[in-house]
Amino acid sequence: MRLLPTRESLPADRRAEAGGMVRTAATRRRRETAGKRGADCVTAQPMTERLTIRRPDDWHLHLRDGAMLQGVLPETARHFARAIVMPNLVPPVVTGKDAAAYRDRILAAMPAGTDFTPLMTLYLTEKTDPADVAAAHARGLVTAVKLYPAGATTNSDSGVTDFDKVRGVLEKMAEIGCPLCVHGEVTDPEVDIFDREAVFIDRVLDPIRLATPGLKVVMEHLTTADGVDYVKASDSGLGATITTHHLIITRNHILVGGIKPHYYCLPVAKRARHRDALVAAATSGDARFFLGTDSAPHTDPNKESACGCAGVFSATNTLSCLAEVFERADALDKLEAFVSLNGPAFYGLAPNTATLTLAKGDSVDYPARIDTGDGPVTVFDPGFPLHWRVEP
Ligand SMILES: NC(=O)N[C@@H](CC(=O)O)C(=O)O
Ligand SMILES: [Zn+2]
Ligand SMILES: [Zn+2]
Repeated sequence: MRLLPTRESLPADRRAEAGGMVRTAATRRRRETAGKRGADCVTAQPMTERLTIRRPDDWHLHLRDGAMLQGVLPETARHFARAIVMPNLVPPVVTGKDAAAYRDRILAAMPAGTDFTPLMTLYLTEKTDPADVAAAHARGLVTAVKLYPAGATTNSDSGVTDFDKVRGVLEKMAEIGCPLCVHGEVTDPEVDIFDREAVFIDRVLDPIRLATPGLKVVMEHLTTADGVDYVKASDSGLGATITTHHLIITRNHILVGGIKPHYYCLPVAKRARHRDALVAAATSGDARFFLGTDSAPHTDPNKESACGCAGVFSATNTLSCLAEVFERADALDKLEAFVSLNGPAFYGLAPNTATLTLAKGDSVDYPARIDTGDGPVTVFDPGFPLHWRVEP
């Protein structure tokens, strides 16, 4: 792990630039003394490790609408500066006009005093008008367009079945530099649910990219080693978001010891070797991988049901979870790249100038669920204690 100058030793304007791992001089002294005296002394001393990074962004987020929006928006806006807001409302956000109205509803639901910018997306349908996409993108209203194969996931009934019908839109997007965000799973009932991402790469994604040179594509919520390999083998026009929960859970979390509906999401979590490939990619610093939490709230009755909805709600404790994952991988110095730098670089936006500090201490308390006007929503349980707290 890199040891950087202490935060206190830097002028205020350099603190943001330094980023990365910052320990106070007092902590360092304690560690040095502890090293001389033996390991017992380390636990006897409270740690004051701090990590200051640029304020992060979430490149894949579900905010929903109405009472649910009101309930979940503060959880993201508390820590994140910007988020790519998914368009899978009912009915979906398909036109520039829909996106403008949805953005207004999000801004109206913003808690007072928060500084958060929603980055809007359009839901690609077989009827999407290339000119409408171009106009919405040109005026900065829409940042990306989202492709859902019809029926692949929550609220995706209006998604694409015949990819030839969206060729014109994709060509227009390549021309104007508007990225395509992809839910990368085939819906063929013959294909096993655990293989749907890998098959999508071969059957759909690779052909689309070959047919549309210059199209920027984000593989959303990557869940497999196959996906990691595909991104790594591609040129700079392909990036991928990775969720917090896919860096932590495997399919065992969902199925062992009884069905755990709050771990069920799409794409479904895979074997440990896939989770480990995602951790390796996220913690490598490779600029093609960045955070998209896919925090996707559903009320507890809708999750804890004979046919439960797919989606994990992690906005509340995502940064504490990620710091733990990166620390375990001995890669805390790469956390800033993953949550704050790689995403804006891919989207051609400047990173945030404000900073956020995580401090390590006793285990972090977070609510098991949050209350929304629609009902309770369970917060992601990583299954291990968290120690990194976002400083207020
Ligand atoms: N990820 C999920 O399991 N669910 C998302 C949809 C999605 O991102 O595919 C949702 O909207 O609930
Ligand atoms: Zn999805
Ligand atoms: Zn999603």
